[in-house]
Amino acid sequence: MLVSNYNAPLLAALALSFVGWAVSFSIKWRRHRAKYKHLPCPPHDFWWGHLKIVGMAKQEMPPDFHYHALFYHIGAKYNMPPVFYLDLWPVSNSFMMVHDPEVASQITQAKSLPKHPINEHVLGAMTGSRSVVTAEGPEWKFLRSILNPGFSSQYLSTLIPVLVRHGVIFKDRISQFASSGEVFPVQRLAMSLTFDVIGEVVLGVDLNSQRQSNKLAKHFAKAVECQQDLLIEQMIRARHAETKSTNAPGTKAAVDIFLQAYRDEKLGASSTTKSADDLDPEFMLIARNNIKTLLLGGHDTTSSTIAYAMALLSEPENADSLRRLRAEHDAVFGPDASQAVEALLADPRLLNNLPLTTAAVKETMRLFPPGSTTRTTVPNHPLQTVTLNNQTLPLEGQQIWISHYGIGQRGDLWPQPRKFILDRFLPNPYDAKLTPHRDAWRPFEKGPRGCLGLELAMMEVRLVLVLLCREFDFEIAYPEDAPRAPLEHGVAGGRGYQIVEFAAKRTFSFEFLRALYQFQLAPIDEILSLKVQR
Ligand code: HEM
Repeated sequence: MLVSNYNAPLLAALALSFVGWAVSFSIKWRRHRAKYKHLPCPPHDFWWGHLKIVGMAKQEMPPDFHYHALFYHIGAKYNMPPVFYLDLWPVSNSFMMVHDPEVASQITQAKSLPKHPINEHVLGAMTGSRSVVTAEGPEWKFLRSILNPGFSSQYLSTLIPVLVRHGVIFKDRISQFASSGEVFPVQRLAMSLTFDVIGEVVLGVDLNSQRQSNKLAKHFAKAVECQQDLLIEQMIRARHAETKSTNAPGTKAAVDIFLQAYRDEKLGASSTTKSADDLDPEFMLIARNNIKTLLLGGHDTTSSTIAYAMALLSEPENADSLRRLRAEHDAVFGPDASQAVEALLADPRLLNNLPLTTAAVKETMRLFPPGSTTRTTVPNHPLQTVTLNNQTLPLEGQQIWISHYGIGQRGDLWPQPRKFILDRFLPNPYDAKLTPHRDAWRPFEKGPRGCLGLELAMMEVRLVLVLLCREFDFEIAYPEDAPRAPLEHGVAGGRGYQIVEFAAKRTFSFEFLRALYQFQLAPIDEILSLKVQR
């Protein structure tokens, strides 16, 4: 085809800019790949970076295997130090994998780096962008400070009767399975429990999703984001209408905390709109985003922990741990298991006086942590490098992934790392080496951005164990041909392994990025069921 005189300069300009782009991209490519010459990382390829290595490792695992376990597996396979780099650019980010408590503490405790933008992309897309979990700087400080009182140990201990009420419903549901001999999906049941608890803590109402279908719970499970927003807004408005005449909601349910901040003009409203029936849009956005964050963060993670705790305590090799837990419950609540609820209601502090049960929850989360954190450094931030055994490691340009899973697997930090050993978390264990490094147990992360719901989650899982351990024997009921991860990564001979999943909307379908949800629901796979005997 002939090119007209008119088009020739345009085409020349296009060709020139393409050449310019190609040259600058190839320089960027070279520079990027060259950085890895001096960094601890698996064998690195100029063209592929580490993409091929990740691809090969994926082939060795079930397709839904969680990336935090996959990347730990890669580190072990290539004999990596506890901090190493993975170059997945340009398909994904450049990762700095942190499997070391001292380096982790430099990043989140000593200096607390900001969250990596992937948080905003993935979590923010689910919760909305004005959430305590994604916010930075003064906005985060403000949100965290108004929410803290609603999650303090002192306040939460007043909620123990509420927790017990929901816990008893959970136990009754399991009793029905015990009677019928039916196999049931523990994660799903536990999720309704934790949703009702967090619903009551956050919205101050009983959602009752364990007993009957609840719209909000359904939408969270089905991930219909806009519907959640609508329902949450309706609930905030209803609460406002209910409490505005007294101008003092009187509870520390997050919804009331937000309404109080609104009335006190700390949030959203100006004095002209304060007394109006309608809540201003800025306030509504912040309240809704954060209530959604709390509902989301407060049930997935906890229900996953409940499921894993039950599964681990059902493994024959952990029978002695179960026996010790039962003995603790006998000693604290009396030998008649059916009296535990009364004893707890009479003295809720008993729930905080269970060292072995607490150890079982901690050991469960060491082996199967539901979350992690990813951070980044920014220009001018005082933290641009970290130190590991006198080696200085750069942070710039990395998605820094503090993998709680990876830290929990290390044999030098946790002797016999695959064994479920309660004594690791007891004072004066039989072997002093069992006492963990002070920063090694960090499933709730540490430092100022540590989990807001730590106390609530610990109380909830402890309560479930108190209610169930003495009343039931469980049996893991996977089908024999269920997919298996390598033994060291799962329960039930590798059949219960952590997967990438999230109860709420999946905003990304891109494999590499999907792995980085902060509150990965890491349940025992849907097909894990526990058969109950009494
Ligand atoms: C077993 C249960 C739980 C685990 C393992 C867990 C884990 C975590 C982790 C690792 C973080 C840090 C995330 C990051 O740095 O990106 C975090 C933050 C957070 N968690 Fe949890 N969580 C649990 C339960 C809860 C519950 C019950 C709530 C309910 C309120 C909650 C609310 C939050 C919030 C609001 C943050 C953000 C805190 C901030 O940035 O200031 N979590 N959680």
